[in-house]
Amino acid sequence: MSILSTVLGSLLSEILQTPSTIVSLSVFVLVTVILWKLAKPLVKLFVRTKRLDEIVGAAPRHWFFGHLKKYPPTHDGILRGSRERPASFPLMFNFWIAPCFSFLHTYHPDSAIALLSSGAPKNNVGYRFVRPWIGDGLLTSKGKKWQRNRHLLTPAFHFKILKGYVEIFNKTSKEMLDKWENLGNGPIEISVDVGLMTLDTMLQCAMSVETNCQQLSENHPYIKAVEDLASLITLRINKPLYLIDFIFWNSKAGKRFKEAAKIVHKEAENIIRSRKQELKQKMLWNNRIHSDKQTNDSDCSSDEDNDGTPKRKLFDFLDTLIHTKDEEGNGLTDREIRDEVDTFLFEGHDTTSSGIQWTLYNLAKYPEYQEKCRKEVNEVLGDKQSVEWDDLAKFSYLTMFIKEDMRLYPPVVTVSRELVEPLTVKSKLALMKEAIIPTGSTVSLHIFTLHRNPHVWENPHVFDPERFTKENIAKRSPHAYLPFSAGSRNCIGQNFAMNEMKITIAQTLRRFRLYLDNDTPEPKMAPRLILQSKNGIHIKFEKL
Ligand code: HEM
Repeated sequence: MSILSTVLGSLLSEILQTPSTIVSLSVFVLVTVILWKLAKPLVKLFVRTKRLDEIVGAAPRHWFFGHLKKYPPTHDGILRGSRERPASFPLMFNFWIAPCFSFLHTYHPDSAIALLSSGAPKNNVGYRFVRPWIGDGLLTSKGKKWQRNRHLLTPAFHFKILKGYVEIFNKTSKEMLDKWENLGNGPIEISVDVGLMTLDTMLQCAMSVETNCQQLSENHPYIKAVEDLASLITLRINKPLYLIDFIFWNSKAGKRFKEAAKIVHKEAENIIRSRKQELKQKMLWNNRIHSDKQTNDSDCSSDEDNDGTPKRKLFDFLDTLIHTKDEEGNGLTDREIRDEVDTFLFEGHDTTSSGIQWTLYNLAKYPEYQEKCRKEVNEVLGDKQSVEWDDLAKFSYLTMFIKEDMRLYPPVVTVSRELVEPLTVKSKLALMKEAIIPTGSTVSLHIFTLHRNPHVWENPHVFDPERFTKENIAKRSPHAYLPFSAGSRNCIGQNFAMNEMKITIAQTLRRFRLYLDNDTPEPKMAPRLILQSKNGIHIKFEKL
């Protein structure tokens, strides 16, 4: 640095006609200040990262690539991590990403309670990529805005509303199964079809939009755009250069993302506008009917609206979003409604699809449990073709099976928070009684590792639905099993998702025996934002 200052100093002294020592000294001070300004945040990060090491007990580091080299986001990496990390560090592990940066991964009920009840805001790393699509909806918003909107959206998930969706779940799953019935005896790669089915379901439940997307996905611009957005987010997460905004937005993929987001936003805006129009007309019409004493009853029970369109029987998410009002009588703006609809589409379709895919795979893998589930489904449904609302609570073994599936294959692998104040974690474990995590740390709840932590689960890698009998649940901490997270920011759509999963699985078990053989490759987990399979999920179906 002193050589640089001397060279720059003598050059400047020539130009400024000032003694070179004074100029060199000034340049030296200036360069030092600039370098310190640049280095200070890195030094601060480094010190905090080292501090976290001390808190959890030093972990073996791999300097240049951090722990990513040892525990990459792949099938083998995530399995190795879930076995090795809790073995040495039962509560949490300081996961070095680079020399100056780490995530604190927690995976024990004691640290989960502390983190999820702390009120720490979400960290931006993962959701940064979905924000240009879903905006500032419930999943990504913070503070007062989130609080108000969570309160406004809760009625959309009331059981009276969810009841109305049972018919849709039956219909969309039957459509998928009809498709499979026509595919013959070979193994079927199910991930695309299940993804289209859950998207079809979400579109109908969120906005009563019927796209026929399970048959015609490639030809439908809106469906194509939603699929593009989901796959481009995955691409972005997997390509380190695309993590840099400037590079991504100027790449072909970034331009495709912008294009797809434009289509999706425009379509949602059109639907919201016409729904508001429809509701306004309906109000005018109703007012006219009430004020007109001569109107007879048959006018009101017509199967068509006053504009000639068929009456919608379903009160969908969009209706709730449009009608909801806070204490001051203020509702959501059009932009807020659009963000929430997009949030439901994003958060509600890939997650449920992942849950259904891995459940079907595990049914095929464990024929004895499959038979037990089928027996129960047949007993509950008898001769009925469709599952009804009251049947859902009677599927007790099937529910245990789905829960065990989401223990070993949680659709959302991890959730993370940014500490705005120190976090105290207290534990009964001998190895770590208390830890105080400093402000500014990024702390994640690694759901995948929590669900396989040997300090919490006996034989954690063994698939066993009996873990979810009432007696066995009572023996564990309520924070041992968190596929839908917990606390105030838990999943608002968990009952919706469980209902859809139960109905799809019950319908499948009624029609097919599922099995694996030498032609069905073992799926390789790909832990991205959502747990997927890198090579798809292949299952054989035998018609019953
Ligand atoms: C098996 C399916 C699902 C799983 C495993 C799942 C899991 C989760 C998890 C772990 C979170 C917490 C995220 C975080 O803290 O960053 C979450 C939040 C959320 N989920 Fe789900 N989800 C599922 C289905 C759904 C469905 C069907 C919907 C909507 C219809 C939905 C809507 C949401 C929303 C809006 C949030 C944000 C809630 C808030 O922050 O207030 N999810 N979900």
